[in-house]
Amino acid sequence: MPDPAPRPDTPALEVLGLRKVFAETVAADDVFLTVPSGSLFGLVGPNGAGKTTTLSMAVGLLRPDGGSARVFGHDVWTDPVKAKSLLGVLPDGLHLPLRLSGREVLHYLGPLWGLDRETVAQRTEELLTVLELDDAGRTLVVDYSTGMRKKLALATAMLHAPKLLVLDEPFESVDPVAAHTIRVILRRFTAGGGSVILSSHVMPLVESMCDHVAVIASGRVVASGPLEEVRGAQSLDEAFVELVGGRTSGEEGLAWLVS
Ligand SMILES: Nc1ncnc2c1ncn2[C@@H]1O[C@H](COP(=O)(O)OP(=O)(O)OP(=O)(O)O)[C@@H](O)[C@H]1O
Repeated sequence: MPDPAPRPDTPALEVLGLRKVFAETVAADDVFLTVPSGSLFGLVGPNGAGKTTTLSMAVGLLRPDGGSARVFGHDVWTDPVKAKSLLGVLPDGLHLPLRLSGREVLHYLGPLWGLDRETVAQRTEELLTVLELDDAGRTLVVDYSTGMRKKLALATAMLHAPKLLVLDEPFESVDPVAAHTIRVILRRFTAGGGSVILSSHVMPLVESMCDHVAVIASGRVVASGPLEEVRGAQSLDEAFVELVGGRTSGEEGLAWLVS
């Protein structure tokens, strides 16, 4: 019998006390996050805060030391087939087959998602066109720029029409036109009922497109909720600096550089 559709109030993603320790480093320290269904959720934090570690555990790419994650109520570790069928992932560090062309990558992955040939062909052409990779469809991935690889990886994440996109720094290395295209695609995706969680360092971008945001620092969530609640009366940038702070202002030291 097919699974019943998730209740509308079931969160797209629940991160329940995820924890990961690498040697001496606590990369994720009891992280809780709730991504409401239909939301565009931004995950921000300084370098090394634990964003990639948390997202990797949340999608079943990295085994946690503790805690769990559910995609529309399905545990990614005990019910991986169902959870992953609902998920599209843009991971950190792209692992694309370098000796295939962009088009071949999508044609190769489609059947692995159980898609028929016709559907794969049609979606491939649409994705390559929308992401302005159609001219590069025949170019081998090894000859792609970093931004082109990012766009192709995004296409692979969307090919099977997932309900939740988990995107680790989707705007890193992409040009402003491509960034605009990606923003439009993600807005259309959520307007159509999809849900997104993305990590980014670009505060104005997160502020302009996300309705929910979480700030993570040293492996801990220091603020999470609707954007307006997290930033209060200030900009997200100001709220971020206040929440996370910094060890230096950048004004001290380096006298040799400015003399
Ligand atoms: N495989 C690993 N082995 C050892 N330490 C790791 C590993 N992966 C991450 N770490 C450490 O865990 C901490 C969190 O790293 P993570 O990549 O999750 O941060 P991040 O918030 O994604 O950073 P950035 O914004 O710089 O990409 C860092 O201190 C990092 O050095």
